[in-house]
Amino acid sequence: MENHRSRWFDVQSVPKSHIFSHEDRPGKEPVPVCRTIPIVDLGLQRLEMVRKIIEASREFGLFQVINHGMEESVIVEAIRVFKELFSMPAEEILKEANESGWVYMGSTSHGTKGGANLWRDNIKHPCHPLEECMKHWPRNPTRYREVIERYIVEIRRLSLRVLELISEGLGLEEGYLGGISQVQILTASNYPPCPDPSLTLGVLKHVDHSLITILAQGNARGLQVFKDGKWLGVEVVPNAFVVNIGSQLEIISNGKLRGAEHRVVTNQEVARTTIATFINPVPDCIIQPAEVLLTNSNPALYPPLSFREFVNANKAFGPHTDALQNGVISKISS
Ligand SMILES: O=C(O)CCC(=O)C(=O)O
Ligand SMILES: [Fe+2]
Repeated sequence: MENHRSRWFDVQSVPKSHIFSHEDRPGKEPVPVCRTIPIVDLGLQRLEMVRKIIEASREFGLFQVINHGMEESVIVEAIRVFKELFSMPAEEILKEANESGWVYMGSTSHGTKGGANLWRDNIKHPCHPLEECMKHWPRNPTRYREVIERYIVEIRRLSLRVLELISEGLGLEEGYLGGISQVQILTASNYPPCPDPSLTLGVLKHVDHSLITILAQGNARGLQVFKDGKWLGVEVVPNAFVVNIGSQLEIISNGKLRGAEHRVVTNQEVARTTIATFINPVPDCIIQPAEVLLTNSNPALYPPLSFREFVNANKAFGPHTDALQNGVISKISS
């Protein structure tokens, strides 16, 4: 039987709880789509790819990859499964989440800076090592584990490949970045249509606390990156992945690469469903500028800090930081 119960986003106007302050909200000024954010063809010659990736990571902290070898159906199916999951009644998702140790952040459950709630539903769970993590994944929709396993295996492969190209471009030894990317956290979001996108946000301005993040942004716009004091819209490229440089890679590169400051805005027309995978170090890993990059004239700009300390200091996952960092993740990765 179809579920006709109304949802938090079935409203004619934006409730007060979801209205951001003037300084955070997008407002009515249109943000143009930026056509110069590089789109890197992973079929190019290696040196050419490395050059493009490093350039993009310095300039925008973000680029897109195409011709990455992942079949379109794997991405489409994964997004479809999340659309199904988010259409389940919130209490049902929450009950499963509580029982299995992953995190569900419904739109009303994540108080954020400024007190307003984000215009999204979101779930997060770890994915690596896969066998161990899968036992804690959602059991509904029933094909969730099968579909997301296929997706995440490919994402791991892709992320190692991108990290290898970045290692090479920075002049780090082979495997340097791949070796510390032991944790994968999947975070999927559903941003429903919103009656007034000028007042709301899908995600506030932030830098991911990852090495890199690999994002499938579906087929709707919403992601924006902050550069030189301005917001730029990230184009939707069919079948592409957006790669964000996270704060941990900014530190390792001693600031040569920049963590992308980004946010998500909403739209009036369509629900936008995305899957971001954070590629992270294990909690005890000490993150610091790579020694080979340091010289007398280029001293370390960041102090060494374990990933755990960094995340805790920044409350990276809001009220769920401890659960994600010290509960599920450390149990699985130890
Ligand atoms: O959904 C998106 O487009 C991006 C989400 C994001 O930035 C995040 O979850 O950190
Ligand atoms: Fe992000």
